[in-house]
Amino acid sequence: MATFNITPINKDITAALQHKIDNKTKPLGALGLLENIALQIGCIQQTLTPVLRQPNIVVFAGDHGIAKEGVSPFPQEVTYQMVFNFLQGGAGINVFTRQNGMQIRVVDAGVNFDFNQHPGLIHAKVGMGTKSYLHEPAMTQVQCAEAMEKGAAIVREIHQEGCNVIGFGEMGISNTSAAAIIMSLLGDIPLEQCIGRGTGLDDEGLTKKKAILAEAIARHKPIDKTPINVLSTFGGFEIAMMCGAMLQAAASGMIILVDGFISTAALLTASKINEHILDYCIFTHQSNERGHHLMLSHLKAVPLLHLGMRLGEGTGAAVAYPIILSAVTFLNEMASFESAGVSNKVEA
Ligand SMILES: Cc1cc2ncn([C@H]3O[C@H](COP(=O)(O)O)[C@@H](O)[C@H]3O)c2cc1C
Ligand SMILES: O=C(O)c1cccnc1
Repeated sequence: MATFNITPINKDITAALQHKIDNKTKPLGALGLLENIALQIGCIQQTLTPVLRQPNIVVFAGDHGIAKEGVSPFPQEVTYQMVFNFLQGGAGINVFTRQNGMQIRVVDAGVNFDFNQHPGLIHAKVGMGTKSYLHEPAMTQVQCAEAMEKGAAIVREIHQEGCNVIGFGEMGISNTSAAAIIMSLLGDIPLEQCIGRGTGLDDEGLTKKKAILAEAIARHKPIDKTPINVLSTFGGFEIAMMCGAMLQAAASGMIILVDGFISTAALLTASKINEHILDYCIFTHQSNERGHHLMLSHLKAVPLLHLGMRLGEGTGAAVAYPIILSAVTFLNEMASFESAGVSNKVEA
């Protein structure tokens, strides 16, 4: 497997950044989480004047063999149909990236459909969907490594074009199931607490999903809980590709915008491969999918937004982007007490 050389962030610049933030014309701490983000981005870029360049969202699409067991209310075909929707510019993620001046890339990581060449589609197919992990591993470890390497290569190219802030989204019917199992095994969290309604299962559907996923885990016992084994046994091509892409983004010193439940499961896997990736991550929102808040707590992550969203595709990351831009902009443009001639004396 490719190794990802991620430099832990040098925190020497923290004091100077904090001083700059504290000297802005505002009470101490009055910009709340925006201040934390400004500090983090300043540290990532090792500068008091950070810049966000060419923000990108990459949407990885892949199909899951487990879909035929009935763990999602939607059929597998929705994955490829949504890929066409992305390419036509009509999906949620298209709307928010357009609104916020972000570039979107769509990747066929392993959809069960043969796409023709399309200028908006990156062809990186590892297979026609994964196998059903109720019966056999979702993919081989060779396929898993291939998916991760392809994800890394896509990010290397985007980085070379000048992008330094990148969010990751996904599309894959039934992928909340893969994400739940990954969360349980790598986060050491009881499976029951990791499983949610996904695209909208009713009570009966949820009970069935829980039974199937418990059976799938039992089928593979004893489980070697190394990240690559968990990823290849239960993951999806889009999740593995996102994991490699995230590791490469950190290795390239980019800011990573983490989206919802599935995106966080990919990041959790990446963090078990190299924990330093967490220095580069901004957790853009807390999804309404059951378990996301627990996965975020496991990662000691503080999400920016709580909008009750549960869509995926990178939509949380795209919606949060203007807030991240606000953090960088106040750091660069807001007057200091000295420059504005405002008194910084707090009355006793
Ligand atoms: C029309 C439609 C658009 C979507 N966009 C993202 N997802 C989201 O829902 C899927 C996961 O939920 P589950 O595990 O329940 O299948 C993923 O494709 C995810 O990206 C969508 C789902 C649907 C139906
Ligand atoms: O939080 C997410 O990313 C999510 C939740 C439900 C369905 N699809 C995606």
